[in-house]
Amino acid sequence: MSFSNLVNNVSYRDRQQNGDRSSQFSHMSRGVSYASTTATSVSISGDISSQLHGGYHHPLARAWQAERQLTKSMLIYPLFISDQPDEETLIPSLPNQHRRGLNRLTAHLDPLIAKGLAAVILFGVPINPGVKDPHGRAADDPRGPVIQAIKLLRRTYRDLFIVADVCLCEYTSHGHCGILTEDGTLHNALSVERISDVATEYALAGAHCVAPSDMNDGRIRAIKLKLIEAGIAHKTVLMSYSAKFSGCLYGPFRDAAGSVPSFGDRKCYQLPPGGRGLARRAIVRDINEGADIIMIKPANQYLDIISDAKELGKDMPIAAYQVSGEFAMIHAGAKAGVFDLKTMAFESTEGILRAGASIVISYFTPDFLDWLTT
Ligand SMILES: NCc1[nH]cc(CCC(=O)O)c1CC(=O)O
Ligand SMILES: [Zn+2]
Ligand SMILES: [Zn+2]
Repeated sequence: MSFSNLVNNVSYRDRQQNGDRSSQFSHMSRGVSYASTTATSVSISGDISSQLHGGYHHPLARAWQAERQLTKSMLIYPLFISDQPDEETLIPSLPNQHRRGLNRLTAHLDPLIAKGLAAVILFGVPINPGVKDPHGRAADDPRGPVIQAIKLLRRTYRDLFIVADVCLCEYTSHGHCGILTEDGTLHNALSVERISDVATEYALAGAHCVAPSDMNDGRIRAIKLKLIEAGIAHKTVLMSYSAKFSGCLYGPFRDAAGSVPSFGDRKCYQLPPGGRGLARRAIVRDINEGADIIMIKPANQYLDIISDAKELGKDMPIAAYQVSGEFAMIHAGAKAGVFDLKTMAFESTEGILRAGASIVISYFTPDFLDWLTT
């Protein structure tokens, strides 16, 4: 450590302890006089505030600069559950991710649980022809993939936290996230009624958390009321996809889940990418309707919204979903030699934590379980 750094460290510590600007100047002059009594040629300009390097030259000191460090307990791993019990299909656009049937789940999860996997989020993927209808009736079929997977995971893994994504788009014949009116727009009241029924069935089946991703207005309140009515509100976390932006980052997911809309797009019920004010209103609305966790999605393109969520919901856990397109993009960049995969996986996640999230839904979860020690 150089002499000038030493002087600066002393002053910086004193400054922090005294905590006010006026004392900064007296310490500065003390630093200068200390330097002048020693026989070195170091010259001190007098502006100690320009010196930052001394605080982060060691890896531990670097780590201390972050408000929060990524740990295994912050990660939620997305799983695509097929209704074909023996299926195990690699999803071409989503590197290393599979669609799996019930009979393939525990063989995949056992080693991850052993490495510290703490939480999963389930997406049902009906493959059977004829399962989809305009109302998404299969979403809460008691023999369907999600309810069966919830029960299997609850009885197999005592400590695993199970989140059920709640939406209709995987189950509707038209591929939209609700029930439609004749003109092809979402029927809000019918959609909310159906979504809140599905959420309650998932919670009754044993999901620790239900996470509606449909974006219909008023669904958080409706789900909360039904959970209360069903007597399970005290043991069900309600995580709202509050600010879900319509963009081009969900493509690989729609491949995986078979949920590409058969006509139109989701622009009427997902936020416009520039809509920061709308996102803030949605976050406040969902907090007031009874959400327990606020989620932002996608993550890296919307760090300002994550930080807004942390400000607006300062007493709530904030989650961010690093979505399929972000994950695929990082893989593509690494493959093209633009950066190292692991370094970017960490850097992108650190950005999400820095913005204010303390929960990250990530397809990198199995990798992080290898890379992290805690
Ligand atoms: N309601 C569907 C849903 N739930 C989660 C995602 C995206 C997740 C991802 O891209 O990884 C989507 C896709 C969409 O809105 O089309
Ligand atoms: Zn949907
Ligand atoms: Zn619409």
